[in-house]
Amino acid sequence: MDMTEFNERDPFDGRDVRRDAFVVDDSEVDALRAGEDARTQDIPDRGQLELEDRHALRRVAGLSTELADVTEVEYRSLRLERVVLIGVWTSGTQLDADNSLIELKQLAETAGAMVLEGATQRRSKPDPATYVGAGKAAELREIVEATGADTVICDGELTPGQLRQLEEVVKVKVIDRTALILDIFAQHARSREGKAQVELAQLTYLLPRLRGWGESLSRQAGGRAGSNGGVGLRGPGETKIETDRRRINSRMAKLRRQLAQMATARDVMRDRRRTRQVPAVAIAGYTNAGKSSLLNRLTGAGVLVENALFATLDPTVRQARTPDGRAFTLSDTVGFVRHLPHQLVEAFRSTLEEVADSDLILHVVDGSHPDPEQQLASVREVFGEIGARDVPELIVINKTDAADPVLLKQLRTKEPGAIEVSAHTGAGVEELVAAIAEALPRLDHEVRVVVPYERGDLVSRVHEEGRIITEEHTGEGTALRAYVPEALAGQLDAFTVAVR
Ligand SMILES: Nc1nc2c(ncn2[C@@H]2O[C@H](COP(=O)(O)OP(=O)(O)OP(=O)(O)O)[C@@H](O)[C@H]2O)c(=O)[nH]1
Ligand SMILES: [Mg+2]
Repeated sequence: MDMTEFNERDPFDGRDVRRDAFVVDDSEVDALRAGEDARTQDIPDRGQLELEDRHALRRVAGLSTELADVTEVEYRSLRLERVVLIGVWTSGTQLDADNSLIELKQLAETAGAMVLEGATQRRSKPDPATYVGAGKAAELREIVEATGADTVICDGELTPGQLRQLEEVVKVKVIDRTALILDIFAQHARSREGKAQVELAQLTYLLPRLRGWGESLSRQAGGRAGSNGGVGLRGPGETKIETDRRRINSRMAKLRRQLAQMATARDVMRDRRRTRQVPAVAIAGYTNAGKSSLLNRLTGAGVLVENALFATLDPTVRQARTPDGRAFTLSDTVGFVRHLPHQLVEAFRSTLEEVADSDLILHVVDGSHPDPEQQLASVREVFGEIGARDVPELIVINKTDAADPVLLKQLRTKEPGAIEVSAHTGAGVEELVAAIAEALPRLDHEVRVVVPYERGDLVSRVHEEGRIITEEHTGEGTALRAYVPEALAGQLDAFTVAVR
């Protein structure tokens, strides 16, 4: 089908929710209503804006835009409304299975869906044909009918065949956890690079599924608009699939080229930071662990912060200082999730490599979560995939204000080096700052030098990386007494003056 069919629907139908490229955030909507450009309004703090964005993204009803390119395919297939969740529980305890489905519910809600019902089935492995067993699939059909759901979300990654066959039984759209996560990322991507990365991941996921979706859906819905449940169920015809596939392939090639260019720019930036030798600290961890809250808490902590943004870097990289004045960068990163779709890990590789490239990882974990150990393990698995396993890791147990003391104690035993904080109350933040300072390169070299004026670069580096005790401008150059890291001390060696 093409988009003209799509647009036959009343674009202001309240149930019509469009996302990502088509989503207009609240401030823009207001501005449009007021007939003015949002950019001319007072722009609040960037973090605040993004937060508002995120809330605004939950559901934006009644906004519809002409679709321009191939991404229409997966947006159409992922427009979730009323969903039923289904999980196959192969190992672990009932509690693990429940936690997993609770997480799936949170993911679905983040994507903007309303969760009507959830069920798990205990099996040694997912059914190769329909994911859940045949009997359960029929039961699922009944649940779908009883609740009036329009989508089933499976807690795993399904093969194209499983998706198709389960769809045939339940008679509504079936998507898997991977597609759901991709959808959330698509909603949240803000930067040009982020958007390109997500789109590439979505297309990678979509390509092998294109045929399956098309066949099953066009058979079900007769390829006709309006029949059997509307938008999500109208599949492209065979010829359209061929065209789509070609367009998707060329779109992917283009995205890869663009991303490669952006990665080069990023490398240059990173090199610049490297040569300045400002250590980089990356805040990483499971999604919703409180990474951004912690960044705000840390960079709002007076002495630690020089609330300066690197305008040319990713906006979430901030410059900070330890209590004894050493500069470092602190960056917020994309959250991880259990079984992070490998398409996303691939697409976000260059972003994730920032983590691998850092001097220290603050691995934030939600201490109030029922199973923080599982989250730690999932995140470490991704660290392994992106080559970040050798970076020193400081475990930060967050949300101690809301945590169960018994679980907390258990976690403490498993992670004896961990620092416990609450980004909300500020408890433990001082200890965390001290631990960061401890882990960063030390200023244990005292130098007394006179640096000739033509070596202003060295003086700048002492300012940047060291702690200055005295500075005087003399006839021969800048006389400095300072504490600096070892590498810089080596370079200053030639300018050492005798202490009188
Ligand atoms: N009780 C409590 N809640 C917290 C604390 N820190 C963060 N939160 C809450 O946890 C939720 C997630 O916080 P974020 O800072 O957005 O978490 P994040 O790790 O950046 O999440 P993503 O960017 O989505 O991966 C928010 O609702 C916060 O208000 C804390 O110390 N205590
Ligand atoms: Mg965050």
